[in-house]
Amino acid sequence: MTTLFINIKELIQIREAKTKKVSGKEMSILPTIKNAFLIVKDGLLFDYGKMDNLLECNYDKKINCSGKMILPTWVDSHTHIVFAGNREQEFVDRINGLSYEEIAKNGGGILNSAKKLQVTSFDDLYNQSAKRLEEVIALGTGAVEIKSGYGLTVDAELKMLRVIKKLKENYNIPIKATFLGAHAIPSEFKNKKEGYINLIIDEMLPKITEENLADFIDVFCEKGYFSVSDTDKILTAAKKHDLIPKVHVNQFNAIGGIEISTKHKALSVDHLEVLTDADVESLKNAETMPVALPSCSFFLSIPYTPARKIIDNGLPLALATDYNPGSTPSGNMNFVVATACIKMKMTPEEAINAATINGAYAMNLSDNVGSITKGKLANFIITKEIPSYGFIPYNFGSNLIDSVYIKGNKI
Ligand SMILES: N=CN[C@@H](CCC(=O)O)C(=O)O
Ligand SMILES: [Zn+2]
Repeated sequence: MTTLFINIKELIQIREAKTKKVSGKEMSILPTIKNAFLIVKDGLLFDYGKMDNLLECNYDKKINCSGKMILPTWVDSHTHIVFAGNREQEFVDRINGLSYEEIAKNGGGILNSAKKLQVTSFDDLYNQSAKRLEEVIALGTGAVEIKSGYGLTVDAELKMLRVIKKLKENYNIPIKATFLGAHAIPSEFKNKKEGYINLIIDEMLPKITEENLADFIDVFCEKGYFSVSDTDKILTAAKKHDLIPKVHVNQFNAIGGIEISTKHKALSVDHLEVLTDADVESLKNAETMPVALPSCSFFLSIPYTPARKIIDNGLPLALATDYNPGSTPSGNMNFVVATACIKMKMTPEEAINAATINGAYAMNLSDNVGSITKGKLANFIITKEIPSYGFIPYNFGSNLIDSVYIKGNKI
């Protein structure tokens, strides 16, 4: 099956296969072709170029994109979309003056979600999660990472990871699973954190490996959750199971999470709302992708990740949603891109690079998604008629998506 897209006002994010990520000043360059064509063959990007250079070719379908732009689908490298119910009450509690940390200390927060998830059936959890996945695909997301971490018992963590596995089987977009057993210390292990860490290492990890349920390992490395030495211990154990680290660090406090993560060759370090000069130095000596989650900062009214400090130091940066019931009940990457420009002073070029090619790197999917590159998946967004790609963040809150294509098929 071959589809020819013609008269594309601008074809955005065109890259050679060798470009796996963009860093520093490179992030301000977004390669495009104006008045372009694109050929999709058997679900993959087959060819593209200027309309003037379009040769006669056989195709099954032709789509006219006059006035519209095409860009690769968003790559959301950090989500928790498998969760049960919601935490709307905590949202109201915060409006009334409680902080996120205070709510967590009173047994709310992650433990509240875990309580709900533990009593939710596999089918119910799957259905709730599938609905969220369908919602974000319609919003232009064409690859997604999903974490466990609202189970916090052997059975409930396995239930979450099996739900992710079923989502992988039933949906056409690349999905990666991350084991985040070390998301919070369950109440049963209050003052017995070591016991819970041993449960993660001795029982959860072997079972997860046996069923091949995870691609990555994550730890919430933060005061009141897991320390740097806990993180070291868990990442060391996970290495024996071939799980690559993607770590929650520096959300509220800089306690050394970045240094330990880079030491373990983490694929990404995520959050970074607080970032020291020493953290920046650690990142300069690593291949680890820093990931910012601006919707979380927006929703919790906490500082935004200092994108300028990161990019101006020559580092790469990816953007993701963090979709979860507590700190970010939104999986809208369009909002993430707009907020990164408005609040983090990223240019539209930097934000689009961060939400596509650098997101793909942060999921180990550089060969499959994140750019318009021959041989990559034909996962792309056709915009409505817009004057320029800068309109995507500028006209925030408006739906500028005409259609989303996954493996060459309109969804
Ligand atoms: N900070 C850790 N985990 C999630 C939020 C968890 C929750 O509040 O449910 C995050 O990335 O923001
Ligand atoms: Zn998160």
